[in-house]
Order: sequence, then structure tokens, then C-alpha cells
Amino acid sequence: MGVRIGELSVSFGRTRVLKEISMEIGDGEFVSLLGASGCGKSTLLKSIAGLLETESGSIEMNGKAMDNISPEKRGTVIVFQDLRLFPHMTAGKNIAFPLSIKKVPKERQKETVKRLLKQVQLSGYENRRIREMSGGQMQRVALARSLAAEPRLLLLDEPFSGLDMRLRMEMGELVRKLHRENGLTTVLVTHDKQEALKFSDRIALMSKGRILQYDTPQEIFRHPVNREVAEYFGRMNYIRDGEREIGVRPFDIRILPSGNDCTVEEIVFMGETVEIRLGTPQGMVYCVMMSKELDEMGVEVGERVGFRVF
Ligand SMILES: Nc1ncnc2c1ncn2[C@@H]1O[C@H](COP(=O)(O)OP(=O)(O)OP(=O)(O)O)[C@@H](O)[C@H]1O
Repeated sequence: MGVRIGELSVSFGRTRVLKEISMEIGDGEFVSLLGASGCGKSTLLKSIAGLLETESGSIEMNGKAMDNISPEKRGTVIVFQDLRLFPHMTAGKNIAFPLSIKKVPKERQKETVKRLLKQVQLSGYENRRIREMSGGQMQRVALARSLAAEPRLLLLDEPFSGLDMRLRMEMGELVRKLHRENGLTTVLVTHDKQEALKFSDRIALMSKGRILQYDTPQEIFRHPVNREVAEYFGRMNYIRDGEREIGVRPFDIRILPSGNDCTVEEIVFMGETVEIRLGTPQGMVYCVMMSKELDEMGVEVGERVGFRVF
């Protein structure tokens, strides 16, 4: 399902939380809404789901205006961080819930539950109660339940933010896999840039109720429209190049051991990579490189070096 949002504004009381947002989400696309806490990501997601009253602007799905269409009739399903599962019921019953509301015959419910449990890698967990499951397993059940409703648009409101990093990545990969297998248009709210870069076809970076840039991960990372976007994705160096100032990411700075117009002021070990602070005639410049590369180079704090932009 394709979604088109036109100049959408939403206010809570006197505070305008979304300010004339326009964006299109293609059929089958995976889009992330990224941005700092309070920038309006969840508000935008809930507006798409039809859970909030909008002030002005339009939302269309497959070319149809959603103005007076109730959430149940939009073909969307939203997964929240708190999951909203029924803790006393089994995984199977939770997943079958949307089907039982639709009065799908019991046998077909069973088959669907089995298929979905397999898809979320929980085969055999039909009869396990939710309160006896781990956080990651509950997330999977919530995902399976949302798919049981056969949505045309899957909306995910930071469903993995309570999980540890490894599980979070696993869940992200699972969502991406489900997206590929089912061709389902998916919108993920996140404040994790790595997650957004890794999983999205396009990222909408938001700030204070507006979209700063809406682009593919490569474009938004390599060709940010302004400093705010550039700096959201990590530290930037601003280096004079004749008349202009160019923004360069630390990973695009190379140290030249043969040079001598800069000083290595600090080396911070970060595991696979190291961050090196250089004192240069232009001021401070940060460089990030592989730790092993630095070991081979044998450069240490206090040494004189040069640098170039890669
Ligand atoms: N029901 C509400 N009533 C009043 N203000 C609200 C309501 N919901 C959200 N807000 C405010 O609207 C702004 C945007 O909230 P929203 O939840 O959309 O942000 P977010 O980007 O999703 O943030 P987070 O990453 O913290 O979830 C915030 O300032 C929030 O306090």
C-alpha cells in the first residue's frame, strides 16, 4: 500500500507537534522515521494509523483520502513498545486474536498461528503463556499477531527499544526479513541511526515537527542537506578548501605519517576502530580508522603527522 501525506499538521492544545509534513511512502517500501526524542515521530505514525485527530493536511492510502476512515478500516496495524499482549493468554491465543474477531474458522486460525510462529522463529510455542516468555520472544509474538491481521501497512513504534543491543539487531533483521517475504509496506519509528541506516529503503530525519531530509540511507549519509542532518549521523570536521568550507566525516580523513604540520593530540580506542584528535593549522580535526591500521602505522600521541581528505 502506498501512502501520501500532504502538509499534515497536528497540535496538542496550543503546541504544534507536526508542522506541514509532506511525504510519500511507496508500495512495499521500508521507511524509518528517525529523530531525537519529542520531534514528532510517534505522532506522525499514530496519525497515519488514524489514532489522532489531525489539524490540517491530508493522508491518502492507495490514492484514497483517509479523512473519515476509522483505524480498523485503514488496513494498518501498529506495534507499540509496550506490545499490549494479553499476559495470561498463550502465544497462540494472542496471535489468533485478530482472527477470532474476524470469526475466521478455528482450523484456519490454527494453521495461520503455526505459519506465523514459524515466520518469527517460535515454532512450537503455541501453548506458552506470554508471562512465561522472554522480552525478545514477546516481541516476536507481537509481530506475529500484527501480521495475523493481514495488514497492508505495518507501523512499528520503537518496538525493540527495551531490548539489549544484540537482540535488538536480531529483531531488526527479522522485521527486514518479514518485510522482504511479505512485501509489506513498513514504517519504523526509531531514534537509532544505525538501525535506520541498516534496514530502511528511505529515512525521514525529523526535527521539531518537520522533516529535515527524506532520502535513501546512502544519500542522507553522504549528501546531507545541511549541518544538522550531517551531524545527526555522527561527528563532522569542517575544513577550509580555498574559498569554501567542506564537511568531512572522520572516517574520510587519512593520516600521513610522513607529514609534519599536525600533532596527534589524543587517541581513543573504541574496539575495532580508534578516534584520533589532530591539532592542525586549521584547528581540531578528528580521524577515525581501524585500530589495526593504526597499530601498523605505529603513530603515537605527541607525534607530528599530516593528513589528507580521502
Ligand atoms: N497526547 C499528547 N498530549 C500532549 N502532548 C503530546 C501528546 N503526545 C505527544 N505529545 C508531545 O508531542 C511531542 C512529540 O511527541 P512524539 O511522541 O511524537 O515524539 P517522538 O519523536 O516519538 O519522541 P520519542 O522518541 O521520545 O517517542 C512531544 O513534545 C510530546 O511531549
